[in-house]
Amino acid sequence: MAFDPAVFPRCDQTPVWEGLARHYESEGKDFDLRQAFARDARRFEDFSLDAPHVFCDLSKNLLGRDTRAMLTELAQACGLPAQRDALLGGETVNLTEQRQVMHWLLRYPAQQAAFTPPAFDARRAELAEVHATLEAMLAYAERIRADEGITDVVNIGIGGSDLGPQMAVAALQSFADPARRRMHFVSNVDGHELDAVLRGLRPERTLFLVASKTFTTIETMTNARSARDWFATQGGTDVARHFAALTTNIDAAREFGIETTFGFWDWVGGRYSLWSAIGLPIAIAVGTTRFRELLGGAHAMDAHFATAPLEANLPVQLALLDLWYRNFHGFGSRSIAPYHSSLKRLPAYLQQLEMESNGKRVDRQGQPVSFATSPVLWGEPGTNGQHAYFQMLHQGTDVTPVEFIAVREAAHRLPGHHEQLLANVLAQAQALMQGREDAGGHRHFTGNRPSTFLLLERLDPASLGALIALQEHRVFCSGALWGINSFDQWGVELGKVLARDLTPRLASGDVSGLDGSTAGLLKRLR
Ligand SMILES: O=P(O)(O)OC[C@H]1O[C@](O)(CO)[C@@H](O)[C@@H]1O
Repeated sequence: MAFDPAVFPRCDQTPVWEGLARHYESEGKDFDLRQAFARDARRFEDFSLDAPHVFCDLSKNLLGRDTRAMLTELAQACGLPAQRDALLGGETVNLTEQRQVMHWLLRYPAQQAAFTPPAFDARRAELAEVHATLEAMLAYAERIRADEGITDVVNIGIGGSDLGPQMAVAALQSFADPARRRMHFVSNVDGHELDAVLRGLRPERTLFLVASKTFTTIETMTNARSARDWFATQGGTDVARHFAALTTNIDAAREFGIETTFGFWDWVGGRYSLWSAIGLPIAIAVGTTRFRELLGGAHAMDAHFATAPLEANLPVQLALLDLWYRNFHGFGSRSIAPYHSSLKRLPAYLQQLEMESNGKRVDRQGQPVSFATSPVLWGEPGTNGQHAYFQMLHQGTDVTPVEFIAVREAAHRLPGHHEQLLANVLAQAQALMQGREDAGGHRHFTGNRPSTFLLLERLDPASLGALIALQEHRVFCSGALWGINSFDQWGVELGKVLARDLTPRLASGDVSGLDGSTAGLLKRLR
């Protein structure tokens, strides 16, 4: 169905936007967290939200009741509920590529769904295909899991065909059996990465998964060709058993010589694809039941997003807060601090999710926007980050909102560790807010530095699925408020074109027509 962006005012075209600007000048910019807690004994309760598998404490943010109400009004004024319904109704919301955006359908169960999206009868055929592909992929994952001859699985893919599965496999490592099977991820065209992995492998014990939505991405095709050559020169036989492709371009995979293929659809964006065949490494690592739990957790969050009122809708409220910080406070980045070492790849995953989705300077009609869009996302697991860059978070000149992610129950039994970890995450959020007076200067902490606290009961497939779906919907909401297309990525194209031109020049030395710097560097690099 046609999606008409002109129906939805951009945030800056609504009267609420002006009101928010005035409100920021009169109160917002001087908001003091310490005073807010002193004034309001119920602040924690009133600024916390419970969503499926995720509890969120928003109370340590620079946000009062008035601000929250005005922001929620902004969401209404931008038609956010109708934009969400367009997404879930299968409208062509990705206008520049003329595509629907339906990653949420990949986790929609065959039975007992928690919500019914708009115009859902039109989705039945696609849903049947989703489930047929899922069944085939999970059956294959179980065959690999049962095959004692396969000890190493190498996923070759980049961007969304790498970051999602890599992040999830690491996050769910306590549900996998590393003694039985090692999972490797090769993404970079830098041969050092593939070479280091290949050195530890034997062809007859290895399964290569070539993961690429388009099956044209230069890095992935270069790595896949090198892996295939290595397999042959090491005496590997039976490519059919040792290579599989995860792609929407089945013909290209066959032409490459891969018979075992698992498909998906153009309505799945790369950075939203871990729920599709791109999730095969996750299914191999943790098995069918766990993979279905991952989908189930995401579906529960989809239902929350689709049905919760705006004030209680966690993705919506996070996106509104993000907008408040980015467009009014002018904060340029958000630091992601997962206090769980298994979430070590989460910051990298979220970087692609948010920055590739919302790092845009024009709106859906191609008009430049006059406000800031995606913040920079960055981070490392706690407590490691505390001994690296938290100094800047506490005492630097920039204010950076921090998103803490903590997990109540540990998956190990080592005494004392988890209490220390939890004490540290609490202490960091507390220190950022409270600060400390010191006349001498060096030991002075200004405090009043905002943070959000996301809490999972335990890190399991369902909670991971919910956490990721939460972030996906939050990114969609920010994009919808800003009036941008969160689902294309034209910004990655120019570099690809230029690299194609420069590759043969590195061999030939031809620098004609190049700028002085590129020509000079190319000569030195030869
Ligand atoms: O899965 P593919 O088609 O190889 O693409 C990989 C990645 O490349 C991009 O197109 C751009 O870098 C990402 O959006 C995508 O996730």
